[in-house]
Amino acid sequence: MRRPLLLIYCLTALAAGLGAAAALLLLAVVEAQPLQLLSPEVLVSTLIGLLAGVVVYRLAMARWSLRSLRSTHEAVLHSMGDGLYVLDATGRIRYTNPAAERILGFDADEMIGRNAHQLFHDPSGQAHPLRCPILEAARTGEPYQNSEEYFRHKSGRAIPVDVTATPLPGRRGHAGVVTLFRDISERKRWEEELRALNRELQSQALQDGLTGLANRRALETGMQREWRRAMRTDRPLSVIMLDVDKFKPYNDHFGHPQGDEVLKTLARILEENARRPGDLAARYGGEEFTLMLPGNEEAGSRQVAEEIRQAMLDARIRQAPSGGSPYVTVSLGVAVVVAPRQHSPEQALAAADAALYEAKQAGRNRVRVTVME
Ligand SMILES: Nc1nc2c(ncn2[C@@H]2O[C@H](COP(=O)(O)OP(=O)(O)OP(=O)(O)O)[C@@H](O)[C@H]2O)c(=O)[nH]1
Repeated sequence: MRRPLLLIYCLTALAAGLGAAAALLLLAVVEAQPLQLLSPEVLVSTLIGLLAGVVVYRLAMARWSLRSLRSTHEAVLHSMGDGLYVLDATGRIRYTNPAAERILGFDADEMIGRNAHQLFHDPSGQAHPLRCPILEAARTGEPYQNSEEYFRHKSGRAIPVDVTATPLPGRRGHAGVVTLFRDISERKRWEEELRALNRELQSQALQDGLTGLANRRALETGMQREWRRAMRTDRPLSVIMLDVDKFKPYNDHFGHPQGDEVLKTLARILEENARRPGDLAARYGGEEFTLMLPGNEEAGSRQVAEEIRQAMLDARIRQAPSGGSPYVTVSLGVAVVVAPRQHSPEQALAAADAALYEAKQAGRNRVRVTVME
């Protein structure tokens, strides 16, 4: 106890004791009876007065401490950014702080006495107080924590919250539960934005921006994967490499944006021809594309390459006057890897590129196939 309080404490007790003695003396005077100052009656009554003073003082102090403790608690609860509510053992709300009102959209009056689970904590929409994990905490005495749960705002909107429920000890078992919750909408929004950004970055890292096909990096990763599978299963694998014929004259004549449209058309044709799971169409770079066909042997690969060549011709994209043909065409080189164990993906790409060069040399708009035993 601090010094001034000790002084007040002593003075009050002394005053009460002296008061009691004075009262006794006064009584003696009024009744005209002889009374000695140090008689046992005066001493006993002074002592009783002193004790009474001590009791009264201590009660007053306890009351004062209680009141100041309560106002401190109130100030803390009111200044909290997190929502807080107290449930009794039946799940009825006994107290809510202002943050709980703000987050949930209900006034305290609308919440006090109501069943919290039915009012705002029932994400399934099927009120069932027994299933409420928060109320379970009151029943079992085990604290409950969930970093992502949903409460319902008065308007019906779901609010993601981080919840902690702490059981309140009672005389018999648990008297209820104190629930602290934080609105994590902002965090969720931020997480979602981050996920979208990651998806975007991932697709940018593996996708060609112009055509939407896999880019060279994705092709290399895909080839490594399919190569391992082909070796495991001892199955063939083909790589087609293709290139737009006389694309420079086309660009020069019609302009680069129009040239981009040609590349997009070719990309769609390749996608249409990547029919089986594992087939992978990619833009290798510039006006060069690849199509990987796991499991394909020579006849099948040649047929796919021919279909692509024909589809490009059928698109009937007018070529530039100096392009040497009425419509835009493509040349294709095919490498059929019969024994993937004997070769690497890089060797297959180089062989397909060499076959493409041959197709160009032979007059363009044609397919050349090389088989890697
Ligand atoms: N529009 C457009 N053109 C591109 C793109 N990437 C590469 N090119 C063009 O493709 C042309 C390729 O020209 P060359 O390598 O000389 O080949 P080519 O004229 O097609 O002749 P051959 O391949 O021998 O038939 C160049 O003019 C490049 O500018 C692109 O993304 N968009």
